[in-house]
Amino acid sequence: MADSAQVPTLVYLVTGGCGFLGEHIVRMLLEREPRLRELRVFDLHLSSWLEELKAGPVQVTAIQGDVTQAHEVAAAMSGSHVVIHTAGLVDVFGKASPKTIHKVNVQGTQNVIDACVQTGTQYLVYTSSMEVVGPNIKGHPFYRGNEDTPYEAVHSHPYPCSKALAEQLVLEANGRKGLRFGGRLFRAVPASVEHGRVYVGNVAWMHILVARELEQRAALMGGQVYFCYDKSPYKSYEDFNMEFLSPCGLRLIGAHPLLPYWLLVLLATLNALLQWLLRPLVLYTPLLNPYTLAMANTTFTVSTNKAQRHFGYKPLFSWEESRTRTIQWVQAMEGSAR
Ligand SMILES: NC(=O)C1=CN([C@@H]2O[C@H](COP(=O)(O)OP(=O)(O)OC[C@H]3O[C@@H](n4cnc5c(N)ncnc54)[C@H](O)[C@@H]3O)[C@@H](O)[C@H]2O)C=CC1
Ligand SMILES: CC(C)CCC[C@@H](C)[C@H]1CC[C@H]2[C@@H]3[C@H](O)CC4=CC(=O)CC[C@]4(C)[C@H]3CC[C@]12C
Repeated sequence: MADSAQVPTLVYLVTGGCGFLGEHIVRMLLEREPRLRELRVFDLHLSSWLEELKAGPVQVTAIQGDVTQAHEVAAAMSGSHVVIHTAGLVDVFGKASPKTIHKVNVQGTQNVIDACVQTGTQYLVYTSSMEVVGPNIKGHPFYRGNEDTPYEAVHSHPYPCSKALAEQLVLEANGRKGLRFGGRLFRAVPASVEHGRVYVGNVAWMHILVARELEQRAALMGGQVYFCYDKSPYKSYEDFNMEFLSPCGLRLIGAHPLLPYWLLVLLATLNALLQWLLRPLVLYTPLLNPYTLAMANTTFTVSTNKAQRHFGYKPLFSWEESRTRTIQWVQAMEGSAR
């Protein structure tokens, strides 16, 4: 059995993947990264040689897109583990305006960073340039220097200025999390307790399909019960929540519940008693009560295709899309709560 380092599980995104450097990175990833499951090649101009790469064992996904368009970057990023950002305008000849160079190299990089934060992509590799350092406008030589060699980096040309700004954005984003929760949650439910969850967009889609098909298929569908389902993973209530909270900086502490179940029952019962006692004065509605505790601690998951068989339902949103959208929703909630 291959160890985890060899199991193809990772999704890489390479922006500018059809460029001079990008193509080399793409081909080398396919040759030398055994953990690669999917390789997404994002570029303004897709090359024909990409087609030949699709015959291999790794899924190669060509995505025509523009890094200056934040939504295109986020859509391409959704579900990826690593992004290598090479897309850029390499122009020291005045072909493009300073504004365009800035838009692609700086705003494009900001869009990549924002997409990482939104989608929970934790690893960003950015292709900067020696020109971020120099030669400076004073013509100072940099002789066999290293990353720590002092040098006065002073630029006026649009290209080095854009690369310096973009590099700074990337460095400042290091360690940034979607939400500044930075908090810890303590596990209360065993990880072995499976709890069924479905993305709200797929639940909505199933409703629309039922309403649309009911008239035509009344004999089959009338009076029927349909479970909502999609490709959301089977996990405990808390582990499933962490799919969206981890990218936002929260951590779930403990592989096992930190409090014994009897103590949780006691606390839940006390909460129910408190709610009853306080009701004449104030509405006390704690998360933990006998009902919520029982729900969270009882395995309840479905596996069915009745909706597909009866009215052709298929989830509208993949798990990756559902996860990305939910992370964005959590972040928007956090933003509005500030
Ligand atoms: N070629 C060189 O000597 C050096 C290049 N670099 C950096 O390496 C990176 C890649 O450079 P090269 O491969 O040489 O350039 P390249 O021009 O061959 O490749 C850049 C790729 O980015 C794509 N691209 C341009 N604008 C885009 C946009 N708005 N949205 C999506 N894709 C877009 C282009 O279509 C192209 O495929 C750049 O960030 C550059 O600043 C850094 C140091 C030296
Ligand atoms: C031990 C902790 C305090 C655990 C708290 C988790 C609870 C708040 C949630 C655990 C199970 C949830 C319910 C479950 O997902 C089924 C539901 C179906 C619905 O139709 C409405 C929501 C809910 C009741 C859901 C509510 C939160 C939980 C009880």
